[in-house]
Amino acid sequence: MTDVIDGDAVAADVRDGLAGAIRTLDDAGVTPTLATVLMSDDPASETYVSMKQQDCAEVGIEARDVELDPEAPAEELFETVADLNADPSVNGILVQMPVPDHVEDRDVIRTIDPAKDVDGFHPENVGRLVAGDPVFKPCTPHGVLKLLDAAGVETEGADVTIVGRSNIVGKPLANLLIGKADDGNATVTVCHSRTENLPEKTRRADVVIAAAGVPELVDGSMLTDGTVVIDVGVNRVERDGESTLVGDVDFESAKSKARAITPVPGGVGPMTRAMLLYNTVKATSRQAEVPVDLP
Ligand SMILES: Nc1nc(=O)c2c([nH]1)NC[C@@H]1CN(c3ccc(C(=O)N[C@@H](CCC(=O)O)C(=O)O)cc3)C=[N+]21
Repeated sequence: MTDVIDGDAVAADVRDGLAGAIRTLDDAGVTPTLATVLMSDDPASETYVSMKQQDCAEVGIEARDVELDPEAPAEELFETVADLNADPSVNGILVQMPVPDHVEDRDVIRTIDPAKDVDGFHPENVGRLVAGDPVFKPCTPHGVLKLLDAAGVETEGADVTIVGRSNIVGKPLANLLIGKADDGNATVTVCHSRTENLPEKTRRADVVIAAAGVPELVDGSMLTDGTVVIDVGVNRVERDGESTLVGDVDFESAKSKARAITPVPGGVGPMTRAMLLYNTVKATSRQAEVPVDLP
């Protein structure tokens, strides 16, 4: 029987596991505070930001919601971030991506204080991750590692094929998986749009992680029996005149081969949000110099 990994349940466990740390901070007079910055009219971005705020409320993290006109000059966003950097009551800053075309992603990311960079996107945090000494593991890769652990998948010695080389998923995940920590020690193959003979790379893997942003790119014909499949994709597509969410994996055909598989929705997505709460609590603990136990 194929195990369908329940991301909502594992995310709930992470949130429960954060309760003790949040209580410890509370006892020290500190309320973890996350500022979300939204510079977009895109309904999906608005939905994600409001889900993050709900998650915060649920665990006792204060959410500060900043919204900017998508037409505003880039400087307005940089000044907003600078104000949040300087505000000692703000522990974490998340600028919802994508930002408008007239603002460079990399310029925004560099503006965020690395100590408050709960996405883990700042070059200082990227560098620390690559060097094997991460402070903030990026939320989606971290969530994937937690899901593998929850599914009882041992990464040490495993052949992992990652499909996708983005800065937010593929690259950091590859670095974490080849690291020497308990959730690493894997042998990693990173594939992308120019990879030749992709099915050969996915078929030889013990674990396939699909993070290419291509709907249903990975199907059962590309998998060997017993593979663990993690689907990072969140693609909104039109099906039969209706908008639905599909992953980068063709779920039904992949499930017929997989030992364990994550669904979309209800797989990696909720974990991304849970690990954002985790990083916010970690940032708060470091800034307040109040040690906490993290799950
Ligand atoms: N600075 C920044 N940090 C991010 O982490 C970030 C971002 N920008 N921009 C957009 C992407 C996307 N992302 C998701 C998070 C949760 C779900 C999620 O919870 N999805 C639900 C379903 C949600 C639905 O129904 O639409 C699920 O998969 O079960 C999806 C996508 C975070 N991102």
